[in-house]
Amino acid sequence: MNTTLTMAMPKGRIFEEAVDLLKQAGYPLPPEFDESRKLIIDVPEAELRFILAKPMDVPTYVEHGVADIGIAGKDVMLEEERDVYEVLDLNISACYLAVAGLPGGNHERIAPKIASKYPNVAAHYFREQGQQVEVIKLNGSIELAPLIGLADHIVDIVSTGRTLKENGLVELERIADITSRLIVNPASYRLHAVRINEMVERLRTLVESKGEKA
Ligand SMILES: Nc1ncnc2c1ncn2[C@@H]1O[C@H](COP(=O)(O)OP(=O)(O)OP(=O)(O)O)[C@@H](O)[C@H]1O
Ligand SMILES: O=P(O)(O)OC[C@H]1O[C@H](OP(=O)(O)OP(=O)(O)O)[C@H](O)[C@@H]1O
Repeated sequence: MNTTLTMAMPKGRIFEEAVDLLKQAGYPLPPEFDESRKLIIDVPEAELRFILAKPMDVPTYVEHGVADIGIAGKDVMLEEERDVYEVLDLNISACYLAVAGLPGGNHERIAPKIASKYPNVAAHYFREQGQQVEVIKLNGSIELAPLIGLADHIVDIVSTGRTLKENGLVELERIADITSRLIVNPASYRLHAVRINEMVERLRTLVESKGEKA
């Protein structure tokens, strides 16, 4: 049986930390990971194939089974609600999702406008609060929305808090802590249980040892 596992990796912010983690867990990732523009990288000596995807798309590849496993931010998992197993918190790329807005803006309408790259998370959060809202989906520069009157509030990622601060916005409510997760396609988990469990355990040991040192 072909035991090569396909792993969907998020390009961008998470990528470097995820590659470091895999290297530390003993996977021999070639220099291509540091410099190339290739979107498929085979590592035959580890029986692994990596596909490099947009972070928001990683659970889609895993749900459809074209990747057996993947790494995705919890923010993406909450937004996409894909049918995949979330098997390990890798504890990398930490940040959080928050509601933010201009300070002192309490002359609110019945259904305030909320701009976000995470429309499902935003809608779900306010529904739980019993608050009617109108969600406006944006793809970036979310902090712009309240500054130019497109929205009353935003739901966005906060890491250092610098973007909010430099744009004169304040955090209003914290929604969820975010780290990256190892995710698995359910059918692949049954088919490749031994290999996938071995990877999960290797990474779990590493993540726990890092946690103890911190
Ligand atoms: N400051 C941050 N801003 C956004 N995402 C962050 C931050 N810190 C960690 N993350 C994690 O990184 C992931 C996003 O990575 P990145 O910003 O590279 O992708 P992206 O949102 O697709 O970016 P872009 O649309 O700008 O290409 C998120 O899913 C989140 O889990
Ligand atoms: O708290 P901070 O450390 O400032 O980080 C948070 C900012 O980083 C992200 O934006 P990104 O840089 O991905 O740009 P974008 O506007 O294109 O999404 C996020 O959407 C916030 O705007």
